[in-house]
Amino acid sequence: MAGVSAAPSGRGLEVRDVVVLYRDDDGTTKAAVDGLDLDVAPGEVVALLGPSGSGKSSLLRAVAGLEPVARGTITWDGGDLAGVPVHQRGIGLMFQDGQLFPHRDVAANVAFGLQMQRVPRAERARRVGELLELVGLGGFGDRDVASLSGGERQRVALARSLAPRPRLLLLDEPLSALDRALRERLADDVRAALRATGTTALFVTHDHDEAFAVADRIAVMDAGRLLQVDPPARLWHRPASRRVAAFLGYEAFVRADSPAGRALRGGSGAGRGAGDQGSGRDGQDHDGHDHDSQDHDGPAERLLALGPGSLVLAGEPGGHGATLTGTVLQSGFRRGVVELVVEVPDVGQVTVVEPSAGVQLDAPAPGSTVALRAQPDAIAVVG
Ligand SMILES: Nc1ncnc2c1ncn2[C@@H]1O[C@H](COP(=O)(O)OP(=O)(O)OP(=O)(O)O)[C@@H](O)[C@H]1O
Repeated sequence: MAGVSAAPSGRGLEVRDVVVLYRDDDGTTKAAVDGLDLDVAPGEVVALLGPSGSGKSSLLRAVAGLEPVARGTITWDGGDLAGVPVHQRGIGLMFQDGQLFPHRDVAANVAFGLQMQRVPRAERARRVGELLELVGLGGFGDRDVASLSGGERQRVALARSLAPRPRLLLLDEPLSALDRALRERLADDVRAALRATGTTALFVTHDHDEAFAVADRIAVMDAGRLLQVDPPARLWHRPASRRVAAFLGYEAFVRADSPAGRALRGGSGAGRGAGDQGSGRDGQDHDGHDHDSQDHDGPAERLLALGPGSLVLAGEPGGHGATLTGTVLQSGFRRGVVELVVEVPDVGQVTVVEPSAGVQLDAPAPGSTVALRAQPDAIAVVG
């Protein structure tokens, strides 16, 4: 979009060995961020994904200058940010609750940063108009912010944080106050807006779907450290450790060289490079750390990870294409699909997702035996 985009250049954000400490009530210190390295290239969107309490917000606040760094360095284009005050870092912030100015209309909210930068009125008005179009709120300029829905407020907050062309935008759970359907839609729109403006961004979320929808690369964080940093497809198909795979929602783990593992691989390609697609930007797909995976000699000694979609129903037990059988433990119906929790011997419990076959056909009942076929592309190789 002409006029909105800032051409990315330089080295971007470099976080090196950063530690953020908090002092507990009893006087002991605790590392919320524990020696963490992370790069965000100019124009790149990185999602920081991790469970509650893993240190995501603490890292974001340290980058913003809102939290002291006990050790390590944070640089932008090679320049150390230590000692640079928050408002001089050229960093934009967007939070869960938008924090709009209640007494200003939509346009005045979006214009705020531009006013601070003393951008002339006509140019300000033009940029506000462009940004409102960009976030899907063309014509909303005169609206009172109190009259907006939650999703609209977050769109305004996004436009406001993009307006001054921050060299880095930090988003802390910007969609988590919204309901799921809205969140999914807005995640796509946030990505489109960041792309269109060439904005470099670090996006904190605990929601996998959001991270996968928004990011060029996902940094998986746990207990103050990064477990893996990779583009979405690579992370999904090649989680670096069982811990990462379990966090992503994989349910069962099988050694690739076990009989069940061989049945799952079945000459189909799983365990032999599945997920090698999408290895991402030059030299940037392996800068994460992994604390609980081991070096493996080859794919055969690796673990296969199965989750919803890894196995599908295969007609009759022993029938054509069936590789495994299992016992149905639970059967449910969600959003047009049948979800079965199936106990598969030597594999474990796996969720089998099937499109509903129609009103007259019942899903397999708990207790029944089902034949299953592996979907190699939906089986991850760990490590
Ligand atoms: N001001 C503080 N004082 C003491 N401890 C804190 C403070 N802020 C955060 N912590 C602790 O540091 C750890 C990391 O917190 P942080 O908010 O960074 O995690 P998070 O991954 O962003 O979690 P959430 O998704 O719940 O926001 C947690 O154990 C938290 O209790």
